[in-house]
Order: sequence, then C-alpha cells, then structure tokens
Amino acid sequence: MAIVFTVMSSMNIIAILIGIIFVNDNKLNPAVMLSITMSINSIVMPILQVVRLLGNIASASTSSARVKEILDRDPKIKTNFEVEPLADIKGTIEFKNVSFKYDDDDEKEPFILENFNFKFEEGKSYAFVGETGVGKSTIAKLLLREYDPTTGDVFVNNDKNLKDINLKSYLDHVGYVEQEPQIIYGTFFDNIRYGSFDATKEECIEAAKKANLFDFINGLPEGFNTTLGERGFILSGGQKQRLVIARMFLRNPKVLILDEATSALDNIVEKEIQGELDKLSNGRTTIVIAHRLSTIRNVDQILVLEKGIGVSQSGTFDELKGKEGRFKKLYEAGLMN
Ligand SMILES: Nc1ncnc2c1ncn2[C@@H]1O[C@H](COP(=O)(O)OP(=O)(O)OP(=O)(O)O)[C@@H](O)[C@H]1O
Repeated sequence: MAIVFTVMSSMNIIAILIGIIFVNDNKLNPAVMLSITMSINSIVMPILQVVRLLGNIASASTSSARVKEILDRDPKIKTNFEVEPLADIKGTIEFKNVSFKYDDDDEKEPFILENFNFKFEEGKSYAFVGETGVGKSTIAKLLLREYDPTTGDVFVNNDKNLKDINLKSYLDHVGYVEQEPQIIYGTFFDNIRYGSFDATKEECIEAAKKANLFDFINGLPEGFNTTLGERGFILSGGQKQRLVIARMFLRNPKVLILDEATSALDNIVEKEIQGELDKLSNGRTTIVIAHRLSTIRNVDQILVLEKGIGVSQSGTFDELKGKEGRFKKLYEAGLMN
C-alpha cells in the first residue's frame, strides 16, 4: 500500500512540475494548469482511499481468522453445564494417583505433584505447609478445577470424578479465600452479596455480624451503603479479610479453601481474624494453604510437602513439632511468627 501511495504522489508531483514548465513557456494558461492539478487530485485521493480501505480489510480478515481460531479451540476444562447439578458436597474428596505439571505438552517440564494420593474427610480441617514453590497453591487450583490433573483423578462425594461434575454447581459449594481479597466497586451490601446475589440485606447484615464487621460498618456515616473500591472508601487489610469472611458466611460453602488468608496482616489483627476463620471453618471441610504455622495450630491434620517427595510428614501441630523432620525445621526457623 505504501508503494501505491508513493507512486500516486510522485505522479501528482511530476504532473505539477510539467505544468509549471508549460506555464513558464507560455504553452499553458495558469488557470488551466490549476484546474488540471485539482482534477488530478480529485481522481487520485479516492483511489488512495480505496487502496487504504483494501489494506484495512485484508488486516481485519487476518485478525478475524485468528479470533475464530481461538474461539474454535476446545477448552481444556470441560464445564459439563449439561450434566445435572450437584446438590451438595458430601463424603470424601480424594486425590488418586494425581500427577500434575502446568504445561502438559512440555515433556521436559518436571511434575509439580507426582503420584499424589490423599483423602480429605468431610468436615475436617487440613493444612498444607512446605517451602515456597513446592506446590501448595497448585493443590488449591486443582480443587477449584482451574486445572485438571495431568494424570490421575480427583473424586468428590466419595466416588464422583470431578472432571464429570457440573462445574458451576460444584463451585457453588466451594468457598475460596484468596491471598489478595478482591473488593469490587460498590457498597458494603454489594461487596458482601458478591457471589450470593439473591441474598437479602438482613442476610448481609447477619454475615457482617458473624465476621465481626458489623460495628465498624454501622459506625460509618452511610453504614452499609458506603461505597468501596477504587475512588471509594479504603479498607485496611484486616477489614478486607473480614469482608471476605462475611461473604463466605453468606455463601455457606461445604468446602472452604483458605490460601494464606492472613499473610498480609500484623500479628494482633491476624489473631483476631483467626478467631473468625476458625468459626467459619467449623463443620466444613477446610483446606488451608499456609505459610505461617501460627494460623494452623488447630487444624485436624497438617501435611508437609517436600520437593521430589510429596507429603513427607503428616499429623497434628503438636505431634509434628516434636518429631524430627521438615516441620520441626520450619517451626524452629521461626515460621510461627
Ligand atoms: N500458572 C502457572 N504456570 C506455570 N508454572 C506455575 C504456575 N503457577 C505456579 N507455577 C509453578 O509451580 C510451582 C508450584 O507453585 P505453587 O504456587 O503451587 O507453590 P507454593 O508451594 O504454593 O508456593 P508459595 O508458597 O510461594 O505460594 C512453582 O515452581 C511455580 O513457579
């Protein structure tokens, strides 16, 4: 297209130069030359526009072919929306011979989890600990079905393969408290209701009370109608955590995944929040992805992950802290703080 543009412009300039020579030699009237130049321009400009348009059409059709290629791709995670929804999560959740790596196609990439086997009992609490990068959060991602195992399976309700379950209905029963609490632009009501859109104002207030957030919100001039988020009221780290905990009380999930829920808080706030988290976990299958051992004192079972080994130790906090092994090392390294 640039070539056409250059050729057309050059021809235009040449025509003008020839015209000037003719005018100088008195072979052409200046008025006639002006009208010829204007006529040439009025022919050339539309041709250039058409050429430009053709170029745009060509690049748009290449882009739309790329978009189609992406849309036509089979999603890796099958959502099974056509399958009957899961009414509840009951019984065990089991990882059976699960091996996982993020890039299935890369043979050189090592497995993050290799032949991992574990059964979570209904209503009990578990914590994964281990050095950074060992695969703790990956376990949470597999439970949330952000990924499927490379090999092996995850079974819920004792024997239902997670791959075959209606994904939305499963996730409706799973609560996830992530490292960075997500606050949306909206009021406290909107933020607590986020994820349980049918909840009434009374239910939101009840959830805020359970998360120990009610007195704070009620003390604000606009109460639950205070706007949060970007350009709105800014919450502290602890208040954000409480807001997410209130959301969870409202959603009332059967399975709770807490990914380093208290990592960003100071010790005093962390202790206060821990009380609310313990209340929230009560009676639910709870899986904590932990960095600070102080947050998992009360869980039923701690699993220590080690690179290349998988689960190297398991037991209660008190059992593990007295035993030789990785947990004792982590404990003595000051991860209690
Ligand atoms: N989306 C991803 N794509 C590719 N590799 C990833 C991805 N997410 C994590 N990893 C890699 O997988 C390994 C395990 O990560 P994971 O986050 O599960 O570890 P972790 O034990 O939770 O670590 P941390 O304590 O630092 O959060 C790490 O080597 C990490 O770099």
